[in-house]
Amino acid sequence: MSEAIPVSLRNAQIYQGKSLVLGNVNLEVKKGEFVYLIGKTGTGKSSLLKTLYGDLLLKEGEGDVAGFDLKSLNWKTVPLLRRNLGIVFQDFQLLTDRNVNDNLEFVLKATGWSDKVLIKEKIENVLDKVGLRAKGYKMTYEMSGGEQQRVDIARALLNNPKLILADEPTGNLDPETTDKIMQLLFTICKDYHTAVVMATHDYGIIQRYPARVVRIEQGAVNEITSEGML
Ligand SMILES: Nc1ncnc2c1ncn2[C@@H]1O[C@H](COP(=O)(O)OP(=O)(O)OP(=O)(O)O)[C@@H](O)[C@H]1O
Repeated sequence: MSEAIPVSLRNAQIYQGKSLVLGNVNLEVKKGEFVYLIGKTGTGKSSLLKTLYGDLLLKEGEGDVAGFDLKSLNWKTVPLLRRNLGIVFQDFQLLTDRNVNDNLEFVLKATGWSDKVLIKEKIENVLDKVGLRAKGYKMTYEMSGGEQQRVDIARALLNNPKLILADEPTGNLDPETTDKIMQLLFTICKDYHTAVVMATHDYGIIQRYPARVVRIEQGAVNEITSEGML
């Protein structure tokens, strides 16, 4: 499988425990593509994203993500897969007892970085990309929701991912901050050819920032146009 294709699912069956959540998922996401994942609550958007980052293991069907075969993932290879992805959550999931630099350093060290100079350079580089260069010494709890989401995105960029998976990344943000985060995600997608798969309930976002839309309904994944959303 070519690493040029960040996501390829073929007849994938996605289970939560013993319950089949999605049957026969076929989905391909190309390099630098932005894809929205929509669907009513409980239809399986998060389950699909969890499958892509190895939190739910794929038992039936075939799948490749960032060059990793989902069928053969195990506890040893899941961390390797995650090093090739950026994952962004609604609730940021930052460490609140340390500042921004330390949050980012923690991830770099956990993913094998040891050279202090390179670590410092990398942190400056990702903070620059998200417009937070001067905020490295702030404690994360002192930051606004929008700033915390930028730190979350900076963290997702640390290992130069070819794919960002974002689960409701603007779910906790006001409309103005939401727009800034969307502009940032689209800039990253365009400038670094990073594919983005983003689950959202917010159709207004899709209208303001049009891209490919995939809808989950009745246990299946369907390609639709943004006009067919409502
Ligand atoms: N940890 C779990 N154990 C068992 N079932 C689960 C678990 N997480 C989710 N489910 C079930 O899987 C189905 C899909 O849930 P999922 O969270 O993927 O949907 P979603 O579309 O992301 O929902 P939402 O939009 O509310 O976040 C639901 O029926 C849910 O109850």
